[in-house]
Amino acid sequence: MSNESKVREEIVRLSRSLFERGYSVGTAGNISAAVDHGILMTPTNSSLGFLDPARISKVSRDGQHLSGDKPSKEIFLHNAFYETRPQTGAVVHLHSTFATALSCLTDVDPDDCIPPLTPYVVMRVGQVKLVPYVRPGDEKAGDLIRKLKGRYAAVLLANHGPVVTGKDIGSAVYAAEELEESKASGASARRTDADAD
Ligand SMILES: O=C(CO)COP(=O)(O)O
Ligand SMILES: [Zn+2]
Repeated sequence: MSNESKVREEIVRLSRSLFERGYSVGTAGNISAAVDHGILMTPTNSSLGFLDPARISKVSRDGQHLSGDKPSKEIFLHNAFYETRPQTGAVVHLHSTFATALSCLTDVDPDDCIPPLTPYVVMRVGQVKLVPYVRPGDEKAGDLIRKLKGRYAAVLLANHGPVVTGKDIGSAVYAAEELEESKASGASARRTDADAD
């Protein structure tokens, strides 16, 4: 099996796993991974639970559609990470519940919007920047990521959801899970404090 075929299978397997555990619902979210001569990307309007490896989109680093179904409308967002962080091998965008709820709050520190509640969120995700709202699929999302000059491996899109990168698809997916779970721990910790009052 070629490396590209393996990465296609890996995208399908990990996307289905995220979907089955509720990290993604409906057709929300998208995933990409770098391969030789391009980037594999989940097709637009596809459910992460039911991807077909043969129909995954392939795009060039400058955003040309090379093969497969039409790529995610968040191609500008994904490609801006590959452009500004050469170490990026994969990008995961979700509308996962807790991180998305956090992205809707107005009282978070925009330069460091995920509190370091658990060691793994610090080790696997790092500091997370809040990126101002643009419509899903807006080309301006790419400009906003380029402005960060590669300083952040993960961002929260305001009123939308998390985007997490990694050196490969596994690392990016696992980091996205850590980010979501740290928010879940934070919510229950706060509930406990309130109960004690
Ligand atoms: O999450 C999404 C938009 O932000 C889903 O869009 P796509 O279906 O085009 O990937
Ligand atoms: Zn989205």
